[in-house]
Formats: sequence, structure tokens, C-alpha cells
Amino acid sequence: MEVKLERKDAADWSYRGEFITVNTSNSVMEVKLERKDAADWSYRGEGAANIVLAYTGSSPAFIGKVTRIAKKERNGSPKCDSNQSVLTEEERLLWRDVQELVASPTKEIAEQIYTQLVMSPLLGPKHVDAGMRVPVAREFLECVEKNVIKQRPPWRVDVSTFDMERDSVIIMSDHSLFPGGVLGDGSCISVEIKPKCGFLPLSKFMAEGNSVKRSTTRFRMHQILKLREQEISELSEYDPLDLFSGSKERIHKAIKDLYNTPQNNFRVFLNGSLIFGGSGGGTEKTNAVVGKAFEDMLEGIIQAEDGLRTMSFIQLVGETVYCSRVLDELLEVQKLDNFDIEGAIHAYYNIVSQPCAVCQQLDEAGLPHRCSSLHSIHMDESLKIVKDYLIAATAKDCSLMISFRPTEDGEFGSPYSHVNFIDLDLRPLKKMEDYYELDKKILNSYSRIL
Ligand SMILES: O=P(O)(O)O[C@@H]1[C@@H](OP(=O)(O)O)[C@H](OP(=O)(O)O)[C@H](O)[C@H](OP(=O)(O)O)[C@H]1OP(=O)(O)O
Ligand SMILES: Nc1ncnc2c1ncn2[C@@H]1O[C@H](COP(=O)(O)OP(=O)(O)OP(=O)(O)O)[C@@H](O)[C@H]1O
Ligand SMILES: [Zn+2]
Repeated sequence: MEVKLERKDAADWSYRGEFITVNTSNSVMEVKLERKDAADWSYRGEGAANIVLAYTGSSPAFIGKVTRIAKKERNGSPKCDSNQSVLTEEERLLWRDVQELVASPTKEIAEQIYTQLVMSPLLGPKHVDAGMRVPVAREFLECVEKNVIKQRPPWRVDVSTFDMERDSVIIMSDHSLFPGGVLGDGSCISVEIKPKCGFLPLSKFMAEGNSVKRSTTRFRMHQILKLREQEISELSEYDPLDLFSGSKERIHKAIKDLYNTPQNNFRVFLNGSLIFGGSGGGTEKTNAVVGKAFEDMLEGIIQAEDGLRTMSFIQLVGETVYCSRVLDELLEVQKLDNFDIEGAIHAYYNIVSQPCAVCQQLDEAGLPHRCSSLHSIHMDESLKIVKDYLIAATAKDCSLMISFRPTEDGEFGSPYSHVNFIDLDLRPLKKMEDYYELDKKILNSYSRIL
């Protein structure tokens, strides 16, 4: 970092038990993005909740950066009402150990603090970038929205738009570029992988009738529902258990399967431009090159004979995932969900002090269940179960970006790679109800094919 801590900075540091953390509300850049700056930002991609733009201007402060801007449902009320607290009362109870999060005055600050103080220590700070907040004028957002609308997938435009109520956006490193840039005319190739949940649940709170969850991944079962609902046109070949297996061969197979059926789980960028996979979080191979065209694009980048470059690239990605061991850390965090939603939902009802809708349904259906015991546990235990579940939910949905730069002799190799997690957002407590409903829906649709 090119900063020096001076006397004036001392006030920004506070004692926190055994370690000291920076008061993250100060990670804000002292510039404001105005209408005139909008032309310097171009569409990079989007997910369900955010839109990401890459900087194309010449200001040294922003070169090599992207901005992540929150969206809201079209015609929906802004998610963050300025009169409303960022966290609900129950969420403040849930996250009470992270005072900075509880005290966050805006959603951007809360997201940044969650990434920095909750997810980063769990995943390893060297793989996490919480970014900086930059104030924005509403005119900047309005102008950028107009500029990028044509590049956005129409189905995303239909459901979401920029959240104009935000007064700041997050600026972070462009992880599709190699940190520190590339030397000479060297290229940077990068991959984005959304690995999803990499383990089979063991919780004793899962109903007997749902035992299929012990042998089939959530990802594969969800594929059946997505196919039925026409969200996808073919089943993915990818199995998360391969990617998280720790075995070189199985990791290699996982990357090959992701390449064959990328959906929203695999993308490739060349010098920051998408060259493979769906844009805008889409599941189809839109805007992407396939087969021979991809092989041709790798010419001059991957040193292998014609016809073998794609395989060699897949090998390189697999090797890097295997050697970096980052998925081991991610898996540990995902496994904080050790009650499964079928257990954690009861702790949720304890926290929101409502009669448990799930126990009620199970009792009415005359289904035997072991869950009543979860309603007599201590509140602290309920809070821990739900907090861990929500942290695991973030880890099950985040993505990994791996960037490669060539060595001096033009080869790409694992030591010349850099791995980062992106999309480490806090999940609202209320989502527990959706998680329970979606779990049921996935199981229902899967049971129909058994
Ligand atoms: O529930 P899932 O597994 O379908 O995950 C959702 C993702 O779906 P997919 O990966 O395509 O299956 C979904 O991705 P898409 O919109 O399908 O690209 C979002 O990432 C969603 O996150 P958020 O809560 O809206 O921030 C994700 O929701 P969370 O479950 O992470 O809250
Ligand atoms: N720091 C980054 N560097 C480069 N590209 C990025 C970065 N952050 C995000 N992106 C790109 O933008 C896309 C959307 O970002 P992100 O996944 O954070 O959106 P989201 O709406 O939060 O996703 P989700 O649908 O999972 O909630 C990513 O899939 C990735 O291609
Ligand atoms: Zn219950």
C-alpha cells in the first residue's frame, strides 16, 4: 500500500480485544463521481443484486478498478429507505458481535464491513477485497444507467434497475486483470467460477423423506427445477463435489464440465473482456465464443499446438485451483451450515418471536419430526445457528476470480496467478423463509423424476 500511517490517522483506530481493526467507515475516497464521469465507465456484468462497470478513463485513481452499484427491483421500493435502519432489530441482535456492522448508517457501509470484518477473516484477507466507497451524484447513476442499458441482458432490465437512492458506490480492483497490471504487451486471462455448495448435508433435522439430500447435491437437484422452469435449456455437467474434492483429477473434470456447460458458473475474460460464458449472470452461452472460436482466441496466449490450447487452458485452471487450496477454506465456511435449512428455520422463528410456521405445518400433516427440541434452546444458540447459516449462504453463492499473467517467456503458469473471492454480500434475515420454501420446491421437483 502506498500510504503511511501518520499522527492524524491515530484517531481512526480503536482497540478491539486481541487485534486492532481500522474503522472501515473511513474507507471512503475523497472524490465524488459526477455526471461528467459517467462516460468513463463501461458495462462489465451483473448478478441479481448489483451491476458492475469497468473504468475506461485515464484517472490514475480508477485505472484497473471496477465499480459495483446496487440495483433495485423495477417499480419496487428502494431496498434502503433513508428513514429506515439498515438492519432490522432482529438483525442487530444477530450481528451484535460486529458493532461496526450494527452501527452502519448505510447499506454500502454495511456491505463493506460485512465483507471486511466477517467474510475476510474466514476466507483469508489476501483473497478478499472489500473495496472503497465513493460518493456519487444521482446524475452519475442516471447517466450510467442510460449508457449501459443496451448491454444489459433484457431479462435483467425487465426486473431490475439502478437504485438511484444510493449516495455512494463501491470501487474495487478489477479482478479480471492481474494485480499491478501486466508488463509490456502481456495479456491477462482470467476465469470466474461460481462453485455453489460443495458438500452434502448431514443434519439430523432433515426429514426422513428428504434423505436424497444426503446423496445428491443441492446444485444438481436445483438444475432439475431450473430446467422445468425454463431457466436453463440443458442440465449442467458440473458437480460441485468434484471441484471441492481436493483431488487433482476430479478438479480437472469439474473445470472441463464447467467449460462444457458454463451456465452462470463459469466465465473467461481476456484483458477484462468477456470471451467465454454468459454475460449479466445469464445461464446461456450468449455473447460468448465456443469451441473452435475459443481455441483461436487462445492463440498467442496459451502456448500449445493448435487444437490443444483449450485443454491446456482447462488444465491450467484446474492446476491453479488445486494448488491454491482456496476452495478448502471456502468449504469450511460453507459448512458453518451444519443444521441445514430444515433445522435452522426453527431457530429463525425463535429469533423473530413468531410461532413456528414449519412445526405447525409438520404437525398438521401428521409428520413426525425432531424439531420441537429446537424451540427450547437458549436464544444465544438460536442466534448462532442462524448467523452461521447466513454466513454459509454467502459462501455458497460467492464467486472466485483467478487471473493469470504470462511469465517472461510468455507461458501462463500457476505461480503467475492470483485468486480473489467476489460477491460476499450479507443476506437479510428474512431470507430464511425463502430458503426454506426454495428447499421444499427443489425437493418436490426432484422427487418427481425419481
Ligand atoms: O439460492 P440459489 O442457490 O439459487 O442462489 C441465488 C443465485 O441463483 P443461482 O446461483 O443461479 O442458483 C442468484 O443468481 P442468479 O440471479 O440466478 O444469477 C443470486 O446470486 C442469488 O443471490 P441474491 O440473494 O439475489 O444476492 C442467490 O441467492 P442466495 O441463495 O445466495 O441468497
Ligand atoms: N472485482 C471485480 N472484478 C472484475 N469483475 C467483477 C468484480 N466484481 C464483479 N465482477 C463481475 O460482475 C459480475 C456481477 O457481480 P456480482 O457477482 O458481485 O453481482 P451480484 O448481483 O452481487 O451477484 P449475485 O447474483 O450472485 O447476487 C460478476 O459475475 C463478475 O463477472
Ligand atoms: Zn419449528
